[in-house]
Amino acid sequence: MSDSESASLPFRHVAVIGLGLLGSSVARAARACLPGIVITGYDADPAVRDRARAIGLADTIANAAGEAVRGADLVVLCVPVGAMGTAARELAADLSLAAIVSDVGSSKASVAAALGAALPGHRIIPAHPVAGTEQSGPDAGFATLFRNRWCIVTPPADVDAADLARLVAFWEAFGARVETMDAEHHDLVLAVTSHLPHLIAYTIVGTASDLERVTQSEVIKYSAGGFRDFTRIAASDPTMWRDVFLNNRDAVLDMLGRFNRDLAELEAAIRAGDGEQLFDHFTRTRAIRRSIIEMGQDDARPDFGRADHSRAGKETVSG
Ligand SMILES: NC(=O)c1ccc[n+]([C@@H]2O[C@H](COP(=O)([O-])OP(=O)(O)OC[C@H]3O[C@@H](n4cnc5c(N)ncnc54)[C@H](O)[C@@H]3O)[C@@H](O)[C@H]2O)c1
Ligand SMILES: O=C(O)C(=O)C[C@]1(C(=O)O)C=C[C@@H](O)C=C1
Repeated sequence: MSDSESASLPFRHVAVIGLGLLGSSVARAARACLPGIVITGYDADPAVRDRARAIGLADTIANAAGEAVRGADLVVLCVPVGAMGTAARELAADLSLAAIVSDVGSSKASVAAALGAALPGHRIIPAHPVAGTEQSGPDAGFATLFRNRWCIVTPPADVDAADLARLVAFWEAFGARVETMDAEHHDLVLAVTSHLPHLIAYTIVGTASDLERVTQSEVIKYSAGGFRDFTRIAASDPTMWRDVFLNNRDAVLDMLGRFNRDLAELEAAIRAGDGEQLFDHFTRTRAIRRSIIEMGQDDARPDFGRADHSRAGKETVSG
């Protein structure tokens, strides 16, 4: 690494803890977009560590969390939100006070509390890249996952401005657009944009497969269009989503209450034959979909940008 290359890196050594979909994507993006950065990794599952070594995910895959974070100036926890506290406690003794500790968890208030309790006195800046797929594990990640996606950073009120700028630069190097907000607001917004949709998908796919008058083979055979989209979401990792619902309980219950009221209104409109109400509602939701597309928030899919993985982020770095 030349002196000028290393001077432009926001961090010199990133330790990735948890090497599933998100952790392996962070490691791959760091390699593609921040050439010269040292990448170490650790996963609690020995089979994942073996696989990470086999596919060369990082410069070193350690056998203990402490070993992975020694010398790191950025630690990114990529474990399920319910495991953040345990993962942080495991590495606490080996973590430099100068290192920034961040994460990618899908909920933020409980993660901030867990990390704060496990790592008192450390520089903790939670974050959430709003990018993913229904896949999990080290083979599922890809370097372009974060490109053109939002990364929401939820810094504590007393965050050091230079620390925050370095973390923002890290995510921007991957092609992400970064927004900051407080953790509680993040949790409310994501409850409606991500957590509730997953709950609905888990419900509808379960309901369809439980129907007594429709056989399992009919559900599979005729799963066209809408239902097929729900099955993709409902295939998401059970551990991850159990933890999201337990850790963002209040915001999810708030949004679920509103959803149930809106669903009851649509049910009443169908019962009453009120076509005008149904038409107006569907016209409004169609406009929302169109504005999402116009904002460039296209679907994240495993094959999204896959064709040019090797170039991932290089355009971003220079552009
Ligand atoms: N999957 C998505 O679409 C998505 C998107 C954005 C954020 N997230 C968040 O990213 C995090 C990781 O999700 P994922 O999809 O990569 O899950 P994943 O199941 O693919 O990977 C999680 C990994 O964490 C490891 N792990 C669990 N406890 C650990 C511990 N104490 N120490 C070290 N490793 C441990 C597991 O062995 C597993 O390999 C979660 O917090 C999730 O909420 C997920
Ligand atoms: O596209 C998908 O499969 C996702 O569910 C990704 C998704 C989302 O809801 O948008 C899931 C959880 C996250 O924390 C961030 C992204």
